[in-house]
Amino acid sequence: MSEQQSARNDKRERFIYKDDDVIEKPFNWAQLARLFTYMKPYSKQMIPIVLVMMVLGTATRLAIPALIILAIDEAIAPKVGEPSLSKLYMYAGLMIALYIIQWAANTFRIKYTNLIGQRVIYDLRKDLFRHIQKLSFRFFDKRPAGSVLVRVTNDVNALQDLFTNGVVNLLMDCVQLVGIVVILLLWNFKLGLAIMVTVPLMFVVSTALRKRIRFAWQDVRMKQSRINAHLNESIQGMRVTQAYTQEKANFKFFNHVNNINIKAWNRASAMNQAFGPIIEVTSAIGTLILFWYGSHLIQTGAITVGLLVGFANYIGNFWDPINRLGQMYAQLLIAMASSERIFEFIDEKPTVAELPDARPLPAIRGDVSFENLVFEYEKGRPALKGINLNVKAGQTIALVGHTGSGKSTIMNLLCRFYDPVQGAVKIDGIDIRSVTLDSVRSQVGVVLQDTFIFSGSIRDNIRFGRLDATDDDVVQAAKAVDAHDFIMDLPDGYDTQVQERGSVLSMGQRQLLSFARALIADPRVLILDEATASIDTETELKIQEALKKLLMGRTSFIVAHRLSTIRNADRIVVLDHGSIVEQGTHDELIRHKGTYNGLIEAQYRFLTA
Ligand SMILES: Nc1ncnc2c1ncn2[C@@H]1O[C@H](COP(=O)(O)OP(=O)(O)OP(=O)(O)O)[C@@H](O)[C@H]1O
Repeated sequence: MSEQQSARNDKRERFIYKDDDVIEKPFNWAQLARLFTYMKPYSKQMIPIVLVMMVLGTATRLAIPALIILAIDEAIAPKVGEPSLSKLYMYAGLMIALYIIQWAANTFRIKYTNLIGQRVIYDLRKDLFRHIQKLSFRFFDKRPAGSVLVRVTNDVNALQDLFTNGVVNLLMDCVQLVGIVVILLLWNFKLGLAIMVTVPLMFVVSTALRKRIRFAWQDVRMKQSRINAHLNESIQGMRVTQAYTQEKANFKFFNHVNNINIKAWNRASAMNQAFGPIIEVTSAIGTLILFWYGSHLIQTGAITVGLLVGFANYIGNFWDPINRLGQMYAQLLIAMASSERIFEFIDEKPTVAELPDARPLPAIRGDVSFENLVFEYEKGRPALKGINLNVKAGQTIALVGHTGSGKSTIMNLLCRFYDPVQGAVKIDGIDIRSVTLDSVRSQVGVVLQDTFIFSGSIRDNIRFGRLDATDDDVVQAAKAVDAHDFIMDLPDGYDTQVQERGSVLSMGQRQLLSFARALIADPRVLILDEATASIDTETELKIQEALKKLLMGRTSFIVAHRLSTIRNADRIVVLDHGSIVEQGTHDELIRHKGTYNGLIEAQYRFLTA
């Protein structure tokens, strides 16, 4: 590859997830209100405490400069009479008391806001996860796992700051600002007004800045989302990356996404920082006006020295919250972008939904019929074009056909992972759309080609088929599919911990485990997507034997790849481009010399080549 080409490839935009793009919208108040409904459960117990602490903290902060004014004007330099040490001690004592109250109020407030914040985040994450589990396959078809992950982790975390301290700080800052304005204007209207003349100017400048800051932070979130998606995909595909020695290329791409992210972050953060100098300049102008106009007012006797010092104190407390509000605005924007993405998921309706009057499917015999079944994943591209098939309870059906012919799609519809566009799937004559999802799926077992092993013990992985199965049931199921021996050879037997996706187990072992899992669930109807990977003859024989036991007495549909499985089936159904083109036994179909014969000949040629 030329260097130019390689550089182009590094910069190529991968992981562009449309649904993750933050939609540019003005500040969404309704959404903020919805977010706050998560605080409702705590409104009775904790929020009143926080509010009281907040009022105490702000009130004491506002009272301290007033005491300074009084201390100077009445104790240190009174207009009439002598300075009074006892009065000074009294004001100093009062100030110390106020500082102690302020410290206690803040400590309690922080403690309770943290508690509320953590619980809100916990509830939100719980809701989100519960909802994601309900969503249909169509939802996951459209989204890479990484982008779903980001919403449950990063986006929820982004709200953490807002709920722990953000909201309360925001409220306190607002109350403090209003309090100071009122105090200044009431105490000396003219001087108060003069100091605040710079405020409108600051608002004009900062409003212009705010819009740019909003875009900048949204950009940061998009870039972060891309890093996460890439990371997730890279880790999942690590074996392929290493096998093709693509680590360098992959790293270059990661670095590229990482760089873009840090640049976006720097840009947003620099804009955020721009608030600081604006505030400082305005604050300096305000102080200048205070001392210039204030000393003029002292000379004319309109105000006292104490008032000037007190005002200077208030002014110090005035710009701090404004500065924080600027920072807070950015935080609020991040939180809004995140909550938008979270609610987008929470509002997503499962495409496969239960009817309001859905009842549980009674215990089934296992007759299955597909009636004129039409289905498409994407509009205008039919994956099934009118499937008609009647299967009696206990029969084994092998589904064969070229890749993409629709075998897995039929199985997806039988599990009701999708609903058909036309026609119906019936079990014991009952349309599966009219009954509850759980009652269908608990009676229809699935063994997928890519056997998913969860992190946990071998025992837990088998028990996944039926959570109330006893340890003895687990061992019996493992023995029945001939998995017991290899499990006992593992370091801790049934308690051996396997990692996510079962990387310590071989392909054959994973298949046997998945058979045991299906056996323990004991479904009347079983769907099996036979693994294509070739395994050694001994394991192959074990799997064949295990399969026989697994299929015994159940209605079974096997997306079959092994000739031995196909031969043992009661009926072979041949699919082509979403239609059934042939069906019958192996011998009948071979005699017919149609698609099936072609498939078998091709397989035979491949094996003997
Ligand atoms: N999630 C999906 N989204 C969009 N199209 C899909 C999806 N899954 C399958 N298809 C399309 O539907 C058609 C049927 O696919 P299906 O997976 O049922 O084939 P198959 O016979 O099981 O293939 P294979 O033997 O390779 O597993 C194919 O054209 C495929 O591209």
